Amino acid sequence: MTVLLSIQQLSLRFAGREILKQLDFSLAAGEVVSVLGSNGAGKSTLLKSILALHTGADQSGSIRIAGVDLAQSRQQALSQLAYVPEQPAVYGHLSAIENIRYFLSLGSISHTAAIDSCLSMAGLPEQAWHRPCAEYSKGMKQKVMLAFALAKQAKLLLLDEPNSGLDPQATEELNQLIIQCKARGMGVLVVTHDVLSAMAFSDRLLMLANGQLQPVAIDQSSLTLDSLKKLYQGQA
Ligand SMILES: Nc1ncnc2c1ncn2[C@@H]1O[C@H](COP(=O)(O)OP(=O)(O)OP(=O)(O)O)[C@@H](O)[C@H]1O
Repeated sequence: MTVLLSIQQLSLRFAGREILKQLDFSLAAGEVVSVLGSNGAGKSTLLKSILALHTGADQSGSIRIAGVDLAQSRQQALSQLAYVPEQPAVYGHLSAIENIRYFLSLGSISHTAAIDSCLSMAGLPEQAWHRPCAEYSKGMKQKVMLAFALAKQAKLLLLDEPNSGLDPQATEELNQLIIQCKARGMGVLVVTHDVLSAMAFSDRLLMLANGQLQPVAIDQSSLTLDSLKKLYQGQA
């Protein structure tokens, strides 16, 4: 089993307030893990730790991405992953192809996949490839970022709230794409409030509460808003 993300004893405080508490976690190649949790539980904070974005925060513990220590070899570690934020960040005046070419040019990425085949796999209609991304819907911009992840040949994919703002058709397409990424051997870590989608594509569901990750089991047949509320409150 190839471990693509290994987090050990990660603790993080903002202004003395502990958000993550000696958190341990690992994710293998070909595995999809979804992290659920109440608003403010620390899910985005966890993603930002993996992205080495907490400059002023008081953080301890270790994070290894595809075996590379993030604190010791930041650029090399980050080159192994791709991140798709809740609001996909693409340049509006550039086309899908131009965006991906530009993003690839920023990193010293030696092995890249053909951009057009990645856009096809991401499911972006070919007639949109050369249009400025300012004309794209949120789902289309997400596909550009996912195609970039494929072109970059990222081993680890981080998705923050990927289904928010997507209609059921776009949600289904995204869920299928996550399953395809898994089939290609990528490790995928998803932060989400969309429990139904998480159940559809995840190998494991975890709840972030009190600064730690705990496995949760959800019975789809008895899924109600009330049962979910109890699960989030730790009463299930
Ligand atoms: N840069 C920061 N400085 C201080 N406090 C912060 C900072 N970023 C986040 N926090 C606090 O850390 C806690 C966790 O925030 P975070 O955004 O990680 O939660 P979340 O689980 O992603 O929430 P949501 O589901 O609402 O997106 C919150 O109390 C938030 O106010």
